[in-house]
Amino acid sequence: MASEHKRAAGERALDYVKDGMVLGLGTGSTVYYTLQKLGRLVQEGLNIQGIPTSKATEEMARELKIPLTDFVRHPVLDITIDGADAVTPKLELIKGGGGALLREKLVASASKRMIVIIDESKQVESFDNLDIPVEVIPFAVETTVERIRALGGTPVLRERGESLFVTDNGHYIVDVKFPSVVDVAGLHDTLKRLTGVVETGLFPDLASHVIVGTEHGVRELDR
Ligand SMILES: O=C(CO)[C@H](O)[C@H](O)COP(=O)(O)O
Repeated sequence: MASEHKRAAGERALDYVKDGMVLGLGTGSTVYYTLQKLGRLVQEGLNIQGIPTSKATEEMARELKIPLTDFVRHPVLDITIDGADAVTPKLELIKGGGGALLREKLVASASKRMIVIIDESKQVESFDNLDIPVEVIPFAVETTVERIRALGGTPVLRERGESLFVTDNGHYIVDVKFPSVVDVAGLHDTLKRLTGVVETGLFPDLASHVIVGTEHGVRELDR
C-alpha cells in the first residue's frame, strides 16, 4: 500500500538526523510521516530546529511542537527532508505537486544535504510528458503561458476548485508537459529565463540521497 511505503521512507529519513541539527521540513503526504515521527522524537528529547517549506508544514510543525527557526538565525541548514513527484536514476527531481516548489528549492539549496523520500511510483526513466510545475507571476500570466507554449510545452494553469491555485507566495502554477526532456538542467534554465517565471519544479542536482519505500522494504540511492 502506497501510504505504508511513504511512511517507511518518511520515517527512515530521520535515521540521518542528529542532535543539534537544523532541518528543512518539506511538504506533502510523505513528509507528513516524517513530521509525525519527528514530533515524537522531539517530545522524547531530540534537540533540532526546523525551517518549514510551506504554510501547511509550518502549521503541522507547530501543532507537533517541533521548534522552528528562520534563515536569519540559520542561513545554512544541515539536512532538508522532502518528497518529490518524480525521480530519475540520476536523482533529478520534479517537485511542486503541492505547489510549494519555490520555498522547497530555497530551503533545499541552503542545505548541506537534501534527502528525498518517495514511494516507488515516483521513480521514472525520464520526465517526458510529465507535468512540470512552474511558478509564475499572476500579472500578464497569459503572456507567460504563451512563452512557455512557444518552447514546445503544453501548459495548463493549475486550478483549485473554481479558482486558480495560488501559492504561499501569491503566485500561480503552470503545469507544463514536454514530449521529450533530454536535458533537465537546460530546460530549467530556459524556463527560468522567461519573463514572468519565478521558479521551476525541476531540481536537476539538489538531491543527494533518495529513500524509496517499496513493498520489499526501503531502498536507498545516492548521487
Ligand atoms: O513537491 C512537493 C510539494 O510542492 C511534494 O514534495 C511532492 O508533491 C510530493 O508529495 P507527496 O509526498 O504528497 O507525494
